[in-house]
Amino acid sequence: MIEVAACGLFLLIFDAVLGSALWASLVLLEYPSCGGLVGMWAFGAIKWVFLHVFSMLLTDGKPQPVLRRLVGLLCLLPPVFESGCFLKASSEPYRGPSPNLTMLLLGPMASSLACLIWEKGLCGNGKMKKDSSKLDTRRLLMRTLKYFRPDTLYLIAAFGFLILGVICDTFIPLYQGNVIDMLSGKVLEAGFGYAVGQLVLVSLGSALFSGMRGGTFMCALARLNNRLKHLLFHTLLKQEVQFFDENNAGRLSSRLHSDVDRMGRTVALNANAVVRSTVKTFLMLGVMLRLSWELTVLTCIEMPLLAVVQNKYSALSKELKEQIQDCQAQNADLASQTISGIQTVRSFKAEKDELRRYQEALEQMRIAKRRSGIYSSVFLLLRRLVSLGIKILMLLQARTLISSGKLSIGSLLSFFLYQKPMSVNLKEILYCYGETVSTVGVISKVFSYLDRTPKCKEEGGLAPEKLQGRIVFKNVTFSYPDKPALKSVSMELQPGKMTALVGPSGSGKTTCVSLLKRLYEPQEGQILLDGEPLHLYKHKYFHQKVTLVSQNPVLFSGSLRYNIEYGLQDCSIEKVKKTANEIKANKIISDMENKYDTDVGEGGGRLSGGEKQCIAVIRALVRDPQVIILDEATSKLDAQAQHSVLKEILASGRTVLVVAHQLTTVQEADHIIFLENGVIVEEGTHSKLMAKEGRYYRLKEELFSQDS
Ligand SMILES: Nc1ncnc2c1ncn2[C@@H]1O[C@H](COP(=O)(O)OP(=O)(O)OP(=O)(O)O)[C@@H](O)[C@H]1O
Repeated sequence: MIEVAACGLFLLIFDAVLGSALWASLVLLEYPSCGGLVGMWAFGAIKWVFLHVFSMLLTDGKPQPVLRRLVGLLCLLPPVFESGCFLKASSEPYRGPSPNLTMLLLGPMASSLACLIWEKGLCGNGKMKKDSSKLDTRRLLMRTLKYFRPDTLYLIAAFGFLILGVICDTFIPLYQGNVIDMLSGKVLEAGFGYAVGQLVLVSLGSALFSGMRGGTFMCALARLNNRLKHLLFHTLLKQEVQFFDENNAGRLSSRLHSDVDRMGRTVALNANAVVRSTVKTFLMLGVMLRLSWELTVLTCIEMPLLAVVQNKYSALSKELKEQIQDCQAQNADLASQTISGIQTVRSFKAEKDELRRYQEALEQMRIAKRRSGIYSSVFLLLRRLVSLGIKILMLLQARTLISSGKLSIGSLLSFFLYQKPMSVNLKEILYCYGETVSTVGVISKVFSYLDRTPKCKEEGGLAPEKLQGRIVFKNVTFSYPDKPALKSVSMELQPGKMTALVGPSGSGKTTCVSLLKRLYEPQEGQILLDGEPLHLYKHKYFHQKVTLVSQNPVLFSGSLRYNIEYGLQDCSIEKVKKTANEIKANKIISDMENKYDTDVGEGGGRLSGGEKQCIAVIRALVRDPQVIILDEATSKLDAQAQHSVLKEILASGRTVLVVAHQLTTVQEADHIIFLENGVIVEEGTHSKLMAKEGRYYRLKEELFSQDS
């Protein structure tokens, strides 16, 4: 920063030297002028070459953009100023620039001021610039626009209507001025009816095309939102389970709904508004310049002033908007967690605590919104003050023009009719710019999810007709992001045998099951199914052949049948009934009011724990699995039902893995593996384990039963 300032200072000094040299030579050679306007522009061009080379020397060939801008302004401002003087002095002969100290200082001062406003006002502060470059705003916006490709026809139609509407809009004030001028003259002038007809025609055109533009844009936007949400949801569904551990459901749902909506809305509506306002601005500027260039210049002065104010506001509001968005996601998450866990909340009488937590989250959002409200009102005040100041100057200038006969009342009225929408257009462009910049954060977050490559291995192609179901864990080591869970675990699950994984809470049993179901990938070691690594099997085939029934199975709201057939395309009701018969669950289902069409409620809330477990076992068995994992899956069934389930499961030579806390609950198991702190500490048959160090295990079991 200091280096840039120093280089800028040297450039200003060099510019002053060049300017002084020019004036000194003119004085010495007794020339009254430097060759008029042409001379000024030529001197500007020569000065640019010198200053540019000088700036290259100062910065080792890489002058910063701000220095380039300064050089440009130093060379451009004096000839532009002289050109303005030439145009203004059209009635008197133009004498050309004359040497004086004011002129020598004015150029460098105005250039430095313009650079300063540009750097501090229009480009925002250093932090914002850094952010913007990091997020690469333009790249993100262009990428968002690319998603509109399938809606090209809609967009062409929308922009077509937009331009037609804008053209009609632009001519309304002009025709209004014409009509008023005619009214103030001869009322029954022959062209009066024609002028009124023109006014009516452009007004109708404006209304019709604006309506069609809005409708077509909304259609394109709805289609984009649909596509983006579908794509994002698809990408999210492909992510590994660890991703969902790290990103809570509330935040993901907020990205999927509000962020995608906001992203499409901002880009589409802002593109619409910017194009509309830009075309309108240029058309209006042309008409306004024709009416009065003095008043037009005053109108244009408002723009950079408003830009500076708007820019500061955008930088501040961007930060706040992100904060409010995070608060919203957090609030939604908190409320949905409390509502879905209302039974737990009630049983612990934690309503007050939950209310307090929610109140605290709401309070955070209120503070952020209050700050946003204060910024917005200060911004509005400044904007109004700037507009008011300019308006007063314009009225003074208009009085002079009318009294000198350069402007008619009708033209002044037309001008004012243009001036208001003109500044609205400029404000709209600035607002869209600010809004787009503040949405860049949201867009980049959505894209970061869209671009995320799941950390899962690619799907294999194995789907053998015959599967034995032999599972081998080979030195498997696994850690969660913040915690090691399994250390070099090796075990074998035999087909037709029931293996039990026993151990205290947190010993790593569920982790083994999750790895076997490929919800996570081991960091070291391998898990083999019939000698092949799990990831080599086809995804769908693998999950049909290796099924899991957990202690608290997840059911979706819908009928029993829907839950049992979940994810299967060709499952007949006969097969479902047969499976239910085999595990003796037909009585449970036939007792229900609508049998297989009974609605289980949200999360299976209308069923008892045992009923849910029964449905989950049927759901697993209709898939004809070869490996079945029961993670305390029958803990809520009565002894007889448990026996029927185990008998059926073992009958067809399947590999069965049972997870339990206590040795006493896995007496039927052929092989027991005892896990502790993620390490296998003992294995063998039930009787062997009970006999071996019996006292040790009995003591442990007493401890576990107290835990559970
Ligand atoms: N998603 C997770 N993120 C981080 N750590 C986890 C996660 N799931 C489990 N852990 C940790 O990993 C270790 C093993 O957990 P695991 O659920 O496998 O134990 P477990 O034997 O099944 O316990 P329980 O019998 O209580 O179900 C524990 O210390 C647990 O805190």
